[in-house]
Amino acid sequence: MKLSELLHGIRGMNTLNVKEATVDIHHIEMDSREVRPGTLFFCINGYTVDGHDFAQSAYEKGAVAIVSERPLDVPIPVFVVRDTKRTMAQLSNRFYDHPTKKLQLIGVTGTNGKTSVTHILEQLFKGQNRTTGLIGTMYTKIDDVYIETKNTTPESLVLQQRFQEMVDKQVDTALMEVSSHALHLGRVRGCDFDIAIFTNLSPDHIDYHQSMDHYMYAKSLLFSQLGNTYEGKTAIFNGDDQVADQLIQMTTADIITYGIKKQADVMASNIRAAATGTTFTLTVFGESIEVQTRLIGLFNVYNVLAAVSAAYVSNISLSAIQQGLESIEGIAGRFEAIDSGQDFAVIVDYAHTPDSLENVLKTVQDFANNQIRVVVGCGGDRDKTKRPIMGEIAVKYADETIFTSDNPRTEDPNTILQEMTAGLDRDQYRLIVDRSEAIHYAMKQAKTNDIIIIAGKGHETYQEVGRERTHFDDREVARAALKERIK
Ligand SMILES: CC(=O)N[C@H]1[C@@H](OP(=O)(O)OP(=O)(O)OC[C@H]2O[C@@H](n3ccc(=O)[nH]c3=O)[C@H](O)[C@@H]2O)O[C@H](CO)[C@@H](O)[C@@H]1O[C@H](C)C(=O)N[C@@H](C)C(=O)N[C@H](CCC(=O)O)C(=O)O
Repeated sequence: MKLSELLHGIRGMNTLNVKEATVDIHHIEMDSREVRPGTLFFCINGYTVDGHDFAQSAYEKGAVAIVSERPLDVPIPVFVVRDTKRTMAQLSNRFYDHPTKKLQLIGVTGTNGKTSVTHILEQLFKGQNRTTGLIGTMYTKIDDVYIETKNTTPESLVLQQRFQEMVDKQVDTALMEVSSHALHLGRVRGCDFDIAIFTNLSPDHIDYHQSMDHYMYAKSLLFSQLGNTYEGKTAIFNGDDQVADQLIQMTTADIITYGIKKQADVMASNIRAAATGTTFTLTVFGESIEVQTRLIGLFNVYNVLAAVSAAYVSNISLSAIQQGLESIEGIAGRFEAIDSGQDFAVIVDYAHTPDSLENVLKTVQDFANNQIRVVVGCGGDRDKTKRPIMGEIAVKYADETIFTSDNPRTEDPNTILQEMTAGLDRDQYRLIVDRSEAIHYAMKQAKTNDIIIIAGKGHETYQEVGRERTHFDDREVARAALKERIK
């Protein structure tokens, strides 16, 4: 693609001369380390370093043009724009030829449930022989090929590239978790969503968004973006959530609500919860069927309703939905049972927000006929306000709480634990900083019919200490501890 073609109509501070305009762009990159000959390089002023400082290095590695926020002294065309991130989203979309226009794109936002909803949808679509792509916290998955990701919602440039790969592999439906950071930072600018889903809103990421209102505004961007071209667009809301009515105002798309408490288009009633799964009556626009799922807990009923709403809009019949839901085995790291034949339950869950921790603990309380033990921590360099709240929730529901490390990053884990336990009586909890030791301790204490919840990391296979990631998987450690116990 010619540089002039890519930049056509973009407002920026230079006019390309004929020679510059005919430069061929073969790649686009925002990281100088990835630059190859023929690359257009975007200088991004980041949170840790300023990408403009790598312009020279990008040029030396073969960059043929640069998009920047200020004039630069390099002998290649430099196109100066007001905000390189925004321009990058627009140009990436162009460079990869608007891939989201060529597939059905479903975006899921909300504090909790994004991963579960996208994975339930994946199963429902696969049951209809549709090819899916998935972008989220755990990974990007294109036609059963897994790609590791750093962010829940990747940067626009990576995102558009992934969509193009999906189009190349004839994926017809892309399921994407859309984080509030991504919405706020414009990573999904240019994505042509067909369906947008709101799951729920509860305190999280307040370090970044500063207030719950701003957090909600960030979420609302998905729905205003969807409403820009309302034809064939559907916005799906959890009608039981307290901000649903406000978010509904943000879109001109068709609206579907789901819920349990208030009247909604898609509803669950007569819910029968068991330790092995959940059964309920599903009513979709007045038509009712009985559904059975191995997913456990009321929060998962909401996740199922969100997915059902999107599947229904995507012309999947109620009977196919019913069959699809029955076939779902579970979701990795989400209420995942670790079973090595022991006589007590071990559950690994990603619960890392106050709300999700409470949901998981409340759910097991319904089935518990002996002690509940929870192993939990809070991440470093992230929202500190949730630490004492998570601490309180843990001791409120569990008979024994073991506070431990969970991705302390550049913070001292002891400081994080102090903040989690501030205000608690010393005899309400145990502190074991080393996460592996904490899990081993919980296993050693377990008696018949006890329930152990290992919360916070779920599917993660690493522990972030300092700026390094080292291998750590709660499920592996739990299995090893169970083996040791049996010996
Ligand atoms: C705060 C934030 O969003 N940071 C994101 C940001 O990193 P950054 O601003 O620190 O980037 P930087 O390291 O300063 O680099 C600036 C620029 O210089 C470039 N560079 C850098 C070094 C070099 O040698 N050459 C070079 O060109 C970089 O490629 C980049 O373009 O840009 C990176 C690349 O896109 C992101 O991976 C990174 O997300 C970090 C990992 C992060 O933790 N983000 C969190 C806050 C986040 O976005 N979370 C949400 C969801 C969370 C949830 O729901 O739980 C998410 O969607 O993941």
